[in-house]
Amino acid sequence: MILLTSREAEELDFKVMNKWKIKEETLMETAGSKAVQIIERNINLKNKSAAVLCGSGNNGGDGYVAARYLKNLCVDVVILENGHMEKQGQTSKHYRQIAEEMNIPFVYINNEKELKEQLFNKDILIDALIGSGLKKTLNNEKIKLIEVINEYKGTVISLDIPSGLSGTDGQMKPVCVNADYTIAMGTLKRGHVLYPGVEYCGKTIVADIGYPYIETEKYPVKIFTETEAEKTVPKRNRITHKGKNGHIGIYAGSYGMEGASLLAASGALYAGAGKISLNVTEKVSRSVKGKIKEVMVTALEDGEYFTQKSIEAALEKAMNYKTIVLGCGIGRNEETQKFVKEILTRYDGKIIADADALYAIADQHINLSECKAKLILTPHVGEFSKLTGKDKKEIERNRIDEAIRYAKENKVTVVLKGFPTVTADENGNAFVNTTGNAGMASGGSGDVLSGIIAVMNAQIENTLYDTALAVYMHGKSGDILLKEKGIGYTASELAQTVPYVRKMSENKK
Ligand SMILES: NC(=O)C1=CN([C@@H]2O[C@H](COP(=O)(O)OP(=O)(O)OC[C@H]3O[C@@H](n4cnc5c(N)ncnc54)[C@H](O)[C@@H]3O)[C@@H](O)[C@H]2O)[C@@H](O)CC1
Ligand SMILES: [K+]
Repeated sequence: MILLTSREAEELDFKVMNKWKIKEETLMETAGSKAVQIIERNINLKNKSAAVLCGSGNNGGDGYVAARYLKNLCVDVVILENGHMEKQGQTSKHYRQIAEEMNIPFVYINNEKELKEQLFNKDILIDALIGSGLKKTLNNEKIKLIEVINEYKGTVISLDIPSGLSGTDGQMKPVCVNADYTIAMGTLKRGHVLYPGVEYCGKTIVADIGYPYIETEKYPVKIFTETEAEKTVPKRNRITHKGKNGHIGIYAGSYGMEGASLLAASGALYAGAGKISLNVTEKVSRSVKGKIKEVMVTALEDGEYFTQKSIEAALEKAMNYKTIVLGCGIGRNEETQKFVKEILTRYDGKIIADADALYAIADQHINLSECKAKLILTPHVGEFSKLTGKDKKEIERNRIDEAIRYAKENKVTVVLKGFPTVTADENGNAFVNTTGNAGMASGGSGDVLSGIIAVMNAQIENTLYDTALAVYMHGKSGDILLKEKGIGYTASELAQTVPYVRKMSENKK
């Protein structure tokens, strides 16, 4: 499902009206009527009273249409208006007139006190004040109205997007309606899924208003939905064998951080790897050997961490693997970083570079475009800041575009972890993930993800989809655990839950 900025949403409306000749009237009629269908499915409207707050833009136009359908359902409706109504477009005016002719009462709201009076005793407020046409920051009058809405105890349903919320960056300008439901018209906007916007939308439901699919699918940023997961999940046929399901090579762990290597291996194991080889140093191997029976452990060199001494052995072993995980818990010694550099520049398969490997890339100034390997980098915001030299806040403000920019510039796939995780590829396409929860912010969770990414990339053949699927599965495992156990579930449990998620997606195929 596509995810748009407000500007893209405006551009899409323009294309749909001018290229596809679907009239604005049709779009607005569909938007308002679909909104009421959705409301009816979610709320009992019997004997209810509702106020529809309309602004002067097309969001208000959707509101007039919704008011008509609510009235048809015998809801006691009043239309409240605020804004420069004289600037209203023809289509909104047209639907306003119909509502007037139906004898729906209209009240112009001059200030917050009047709004408060009108909302008293109303069960429902439909917020059609401002949609994706929000410009800059709200004026004082609108701020005060929104504050009244946020004190109101009834059910608030925002049309398209909560008024005051930016569809582009998910920021409040500087306040926004705190909705119980948001009915997104035609498509999701970034503001619906980015933080803090997502916290103000309540339950977000997309109303299909008839945008032609071939026009919408061209947009490069999408949400990785359950449907995508079902389509992407690798299907295994009966006559398969372990050699077909991907031999995963993991180069991870150092003395004191042995667990990271085991967690990456568990991620790969439970995601369904054919074979897993864990490459470590002698000292690490003593504590990891035998911990996971299915994993083959090799000590590449003596000592506590990787150095250039084992580079030839490491590269020789790498010839056997379908994908490689590099970096979890390997430490940041200069010699280890040189080991990472050699692998990245000489190996020509697919590498999932995580954690300390990302530090090596930054500290050793590794030029990614000179790497032979096809790279998937999995930074969290701190590691991404190290890679890009950008401030963490700046990255967070624009995590989707930052991930895309880096992926394109360096010709790599990036998984920018956090809320929400963004998987971007070198062609400028990206998937935003909406599974996962705060319980996953614990040590080892990233190591598990690296293992899952390695397996999906070994079993399917489209790096962006494979990687986004792995991110989806990892988050979904967390969601299952949050529901069943609550915060405090472990990274090992995250890995162990992956087969259930895989099964859920497979069964629906
Ligand atoms: N063809 C279309 O254009 C369609 C539009 N649709 C609806 O129309 C909306 C977009 O319509 P518009 O582009 O007319 O814009 P909006 O109606 O979202 O917003 C414009 C209104 O908000 C006011 N406003 C904007 N920023 C403000 C600020 N900082 N302080 C105070 N007032 C501010 C403007 O003065 C204007 O009255 C969508 O969100 C959706 O609900 C849907 O009906 C689908 C079709
Ligand atoms: K709105």
